[in-house]
Amino acid sequence: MSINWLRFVSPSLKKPPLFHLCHLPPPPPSSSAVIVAMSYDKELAAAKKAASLAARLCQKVQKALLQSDVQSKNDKSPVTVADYGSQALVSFVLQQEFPDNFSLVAEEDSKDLRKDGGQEIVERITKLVNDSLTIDGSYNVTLSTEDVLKAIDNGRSEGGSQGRHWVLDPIDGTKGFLRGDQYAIALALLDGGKVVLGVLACPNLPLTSLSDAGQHSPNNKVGCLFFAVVGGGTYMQPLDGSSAVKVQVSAVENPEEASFFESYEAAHSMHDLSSLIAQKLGVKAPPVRIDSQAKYGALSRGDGAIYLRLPHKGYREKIWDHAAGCIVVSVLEPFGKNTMEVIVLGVRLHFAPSIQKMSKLIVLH
Ligand SMILES: Nc1ncnc2c1ncn2[C@@H]1O[C@H](COP(=O)(O)OS(=O)(=O)O)[C@@H](OP(=O)(O)O)[C@H]1O
Ligand SMILES: [Mg+2]
Ligand SMILES: [Mg+2]
Ligand SMILES: [Mg+2]
Repeated sequence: MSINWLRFVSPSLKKPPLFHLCHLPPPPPSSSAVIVAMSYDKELAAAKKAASLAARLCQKVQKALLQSDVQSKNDKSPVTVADYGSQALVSFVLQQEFPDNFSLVAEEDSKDLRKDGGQEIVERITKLVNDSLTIDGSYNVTLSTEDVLKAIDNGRSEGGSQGRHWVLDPIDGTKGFLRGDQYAIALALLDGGKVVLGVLACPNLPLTSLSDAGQHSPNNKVGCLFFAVVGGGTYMQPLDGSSAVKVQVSAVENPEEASFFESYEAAHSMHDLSSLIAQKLGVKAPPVRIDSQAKYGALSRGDGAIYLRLPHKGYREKIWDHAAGCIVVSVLEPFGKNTMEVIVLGVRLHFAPSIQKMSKLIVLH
């Protein structure tokens, strides 16, 4: 593996952060790559189906968002009927597909929904989920409100380094979702503590590069589904189901020509510090601020070359905020030394050993 180190010293920081600017790991031998990729075919098909269905549910809600659809969680962060509906739907689909081996670590739970006054919102979520299942037509069921609450709570697994565990963020970037901007349905599979598969549905991400002129024109279609399996490369297809293409990271080698992504929300990443880092690197372009793991998708297809994430002191990153995105940017092909890959993530991940292993991509403060 070829790793370039850059120690960036900011006079304003007591402890200088250490950054890895790294090239991607070398490819596994091609024979094992085929075997590994093939063994997750059923899981990949199920994950793509679940994430696409959830994306459709979210799009419907985003188009007609009611004030009553939005709640506030204990930590004051927002949650909507679409977050719950997406989680119930993905959980239901995965449980149907893998009844004997189902474990899900997901962001939401039904605690607030079960409180007094929650019934109406649960009914709205249940209708959204049933409508989505009816349109899909694969499962001949109508879920009750209790079934939906249980499906949401099936995401309470603790995960771990043994066996298989799905990891779900039903809407990553809920604040972006509420603004009408970017968000993602992020689903990954851990096997033996490693992320082996990831799917990112990004309903508002343009199909063509964010750097293309005129990307906001009404003719530019949106809705991308990124997916990656260990050893198999990363692909993107339109959410409407047309065929997939293999994606490649940016070929830019000179940081002066690179552009970088960061969180839209200043509360989620230190914009001042990333601006300083960009300056040190010589990056000329202004930051591209977009919500959610759509940043990883955009990075995987070369819309930009750097992702800077520098959480404020004390914030503990969650596995569902990175698992799917991480694999989407780490199994890209080709892995050749000319493939520019500069990822600077300001994250400390405390959850899964697999993610810790990805610390090749991680910045330590
Ligand atoms: N303080 C703080 N620091 C860092 N990260 C935080 C913080 N608070 C929240 N979050 C998590 O950020 C998730 C949203 O992802 P992004 O930061 O990439 O997007 S955004 O631009 O901020 O919308 C968001 O995910 P969702 O809750 O799924 O939307 C949060 O898990
Ligand atoms: Mg999230
Ligand atoms: Mg979320
Ligand atoms: Mg949230």
